[in-house]
Amino acid sequence: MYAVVITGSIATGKSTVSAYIQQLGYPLLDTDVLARVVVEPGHQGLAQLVERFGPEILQADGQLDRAALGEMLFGNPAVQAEVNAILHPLIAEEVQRGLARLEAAGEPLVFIDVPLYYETKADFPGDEVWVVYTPEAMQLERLIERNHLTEAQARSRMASQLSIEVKRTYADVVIDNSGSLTQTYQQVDEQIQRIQT
Ligand SMILES: CC(C)(COP(=O)(O)OP(=O)(O)OC[C@H]1O[C@@H](n2cnc3c(N)ncnc32)[C@H](O)[C@@H]1O)[C@@H](O)C(=O)NCCC(=O)NCCS
Ligand SMILES: Nc1ncnc2c1ncn2[C@@H]1O[C@H](COP(=O)(O)OP(=O)(O)OP(=O)(O)O)[C@@H](O)[C@H]1O
Repeated sequence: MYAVVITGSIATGKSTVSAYIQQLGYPLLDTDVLARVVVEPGHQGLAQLVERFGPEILQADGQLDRAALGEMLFGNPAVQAEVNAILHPLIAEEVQRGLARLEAAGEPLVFIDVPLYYETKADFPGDEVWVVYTPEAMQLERLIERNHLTEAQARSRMASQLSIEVKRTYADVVIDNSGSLTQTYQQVDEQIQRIQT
């Protein structure tokens, strides 16, 4: 089984590329989704976060208050490191479990969407890495628009990850998502064709 890691920085277009890949029928493990699984009520990820940060990170219904944790995490490297130390091993375990299931099912080509791949590399396997890229000015603009953030909030989220300009230099493949969606999808088609031949 060949595993392609899809990464990028916040709002550069990983989910857009991942959605297209799923539409093509390929299996995809999304660590943003798995990160939600490990903080469901009853899961040890949530219990450990509450133990460390207190019940103020919970909503009245007992679910994680994502906005509250996001406010604490983005822009505070110490909190970010603590949250990562609690959640990343649990997320990595879920990825391993997912990969084992896909391998057993005989899938030849699978994808893993890992936003923080280069920040947490040791935890996540992959045969090649695609970086979904847009210039930073466009990343900022799309992030502000999608999440309804102020420019300062958006910049603080961008600063909590490695710069996309750095990540692009590490990539095996750069998917340039600064043009139309059609142009992005075409690059994905070309790369899948390359892998399959
Ligand atoms: C802080 C949380 C609650 C904010 O939730 P929210 O719903 O607002 O955002 P969402 O989960 O959709 O993430 C949006 C994007 O933020 C960025 N991001 C998320 N977590 C982190 C982090 N620890 N460090 C840097 N950037 C991050 C990623 O680019 C991600 O795609 C949530 O992101 C979280 O639990 N993060 C810790 C787990 C993690 O590292 N997830 C990333 C996948 S490994
Ligand atoms: N080629 C494009 N043209 C115009 N808008 C786009 C394009 N690609 C993505 N977008 C928009 O930019 C925003 C960010 O894209 P997306 O959500 O795919 O990024 P992401 O990398 O998955 O972000 P995150 O790290 O936060 O999960 C979204 O609102 C999306 O609709």
